[in-house]
Amino acid sequence: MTDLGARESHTGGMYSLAIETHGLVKRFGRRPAVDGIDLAVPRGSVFGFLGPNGSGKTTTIRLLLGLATANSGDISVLGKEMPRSLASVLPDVGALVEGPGFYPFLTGAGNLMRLDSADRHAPSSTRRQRVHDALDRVGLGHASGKKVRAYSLGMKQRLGLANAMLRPRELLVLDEPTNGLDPQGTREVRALVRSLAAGGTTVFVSSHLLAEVEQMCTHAGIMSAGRLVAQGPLDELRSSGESHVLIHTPDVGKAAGVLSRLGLVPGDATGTGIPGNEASGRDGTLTGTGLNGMAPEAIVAALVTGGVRVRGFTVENASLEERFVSLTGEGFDVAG
Ligand SMILES: Nc1ncnc2c1ncn2[C@@H]1O[C@H](COP(=O)(O)OP(=O)(O)OP(=O)(O)O)[C@@H](O)[C@H]1O
Repeated sequence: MTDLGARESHTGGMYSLAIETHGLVKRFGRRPAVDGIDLAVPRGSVFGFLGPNGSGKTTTIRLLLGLATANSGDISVLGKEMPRSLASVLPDVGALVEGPGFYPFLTGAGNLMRLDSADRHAPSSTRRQRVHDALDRVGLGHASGKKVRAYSLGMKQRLGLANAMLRPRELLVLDEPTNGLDPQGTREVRALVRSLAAGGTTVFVSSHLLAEVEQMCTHAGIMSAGRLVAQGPLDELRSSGESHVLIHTPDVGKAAGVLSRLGLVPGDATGTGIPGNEASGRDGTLTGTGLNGMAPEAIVAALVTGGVRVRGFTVENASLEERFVSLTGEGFDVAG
């Protein structure tokens, strides 16, 4: 886990993790929706909380924000114990959870003015300007005077984001912020998240979309059936997956034999250089898995010594998708 450095929080005290949990459990009836998770979200990261539907993401977020009570475990947000320090921590946390309730008969700006005035930490003198700026940042400037009942789902989602950003925050917690947005809106929200992070805000964002997490996030945590099955910087998560080699050669049959002798597992050959047809001289492609730390140059040397005409050789790390599927046992929706 990358330590992005401790610093003094607005609320006092030093911390390097914006969110930390130990053994967090939430049960509904007998069934645990969150089953003993140890989250570590570095300050300054964009942390993608990734998992299939029903894996416990929303429940965890509700626990972090004090919207639900844990059966057991500890939570610390911005260096302070939760929910004991809720009142002092929440002013530094912007949240978008399950679409906030807006008054349909008020305008977008009217709703935000109202929500801001209910926040006793928000200065009233700058309210109008802050509302205006937040609406602009989420691309709703043109619709600020429209009644919310005329807003599309995507516009309501953006209004929820604008609400979370009415004041500078140390931490933003966003539950599926691109839900209901069209492709353009989705791109804008992703860019917005990145720009917030560039300004120093830690962003904890849930998603069931792998591609989204890959585009937006520096770190990820992977949920599966209430458990956090992996977490860390994206690069580390990728590199902990299994690598494989790709060999381009007209001698795929010979190459498969060499890989087997080295203890690798040859995959299916593709292309025209299939075994038995090697006289064609045309390239085929062969994959090999089960490297077990073997150096690529040792594999190339063995291939050449074994008489294989190596015309191309690549080591490929497992994609995040392969890694996540192997951890969760489920296919991921990689669209988006
Ligand atoms: N209030 C509740 N009462 C009973 N069961 C619940 C409640 N809230 C959530 N659950 C159950 O807990 C499990 C985790 O749900 P949760 O909403 O946290 O998952 P999720 O990963 O956020 O999925 P989604 O993206 O579909 O919201 C699910 O099986 C869900 O049915």
